[in-house]
Amino acid sequence: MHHNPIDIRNLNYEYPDGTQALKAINLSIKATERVALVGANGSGKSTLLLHFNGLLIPQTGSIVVGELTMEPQNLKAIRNFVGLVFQNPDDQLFMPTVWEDVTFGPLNQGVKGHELEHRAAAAMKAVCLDPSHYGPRNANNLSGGEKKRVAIAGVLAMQPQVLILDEPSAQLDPRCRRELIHLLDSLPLTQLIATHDLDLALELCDRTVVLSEGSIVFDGPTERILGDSQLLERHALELPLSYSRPYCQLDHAPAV
Ligand SMILES: Nc1ncnc2c1ncn2[C@@H]1O[C@H](COP(=O)(O)OP(=O)(O)OP(=O)(O)O)[C@@H](O)[C@H]1O
Repeated sequence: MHHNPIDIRNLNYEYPDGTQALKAINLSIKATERVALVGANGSGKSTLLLHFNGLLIPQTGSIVVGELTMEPQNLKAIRNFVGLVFQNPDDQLFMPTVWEDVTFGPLNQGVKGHELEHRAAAAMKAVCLDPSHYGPRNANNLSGGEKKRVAIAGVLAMQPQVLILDEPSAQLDPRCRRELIHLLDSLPLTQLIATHDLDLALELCDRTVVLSEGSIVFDGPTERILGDSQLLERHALELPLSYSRPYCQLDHAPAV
């Protein structure tokens, strides 16, 4: 039987203080599809993504990844299948050196020796970090963007089939951001990317899902969202610069 890499059915999540952060979420993502997840601050993006490595467990409804239902006994297998890059790299980096951070995941998977070295070095190079320069350093002493790239390398080194990224381009300078877009574009993986960067969504994802107050309010072609100014306005989204409107449509266009 064929399974989508990600199948979410009627997922609800309520925090202990009563905040209803996810409401009846239904989302299926096909193999190698890249989907952008957008929405205002507090709309539920991180809450949804934290379900993918078992940090949050579905309270009602279900998440199936590959053939595995998100349940405590499947977590180890699910973590081999799905790589999650957190919004804040400090939540992900905790070893004395960058090299140990990047090898941590594959070591846990039982990868050793040359294969381990090869995977970690390749993952670091993929995010433009020279392993011999950055490997011995302590992640605490790196810049925000460097930390983010180490966190991404650690996940890539586990060779997941599904990649889930929370705000991957936040904190990156324009060149690193562009390199990240190339990298994500080159990976033949299923990807779910939470972002405020609509330009990145447009470049990488044919499909975008908009969350608002815990509900999916739009699920369709990224191009269509960018053409719907009311939808954008309602959900605190802004058009990428490459999409700016012609001068003459401004309300107060100066006379020429
Ligand atoms: N630990 C928590 N306890 C209670 N409420 C929480 C907790 N974490 C998040 N929330 C609330 O749940 C809702 C969804 O938050 P979430 O962090 O998922 O939003 P987000 O879309 O990722 O926002 P951002 O764009 O700011 O990252 C918000 O109303 C938030 O205040």
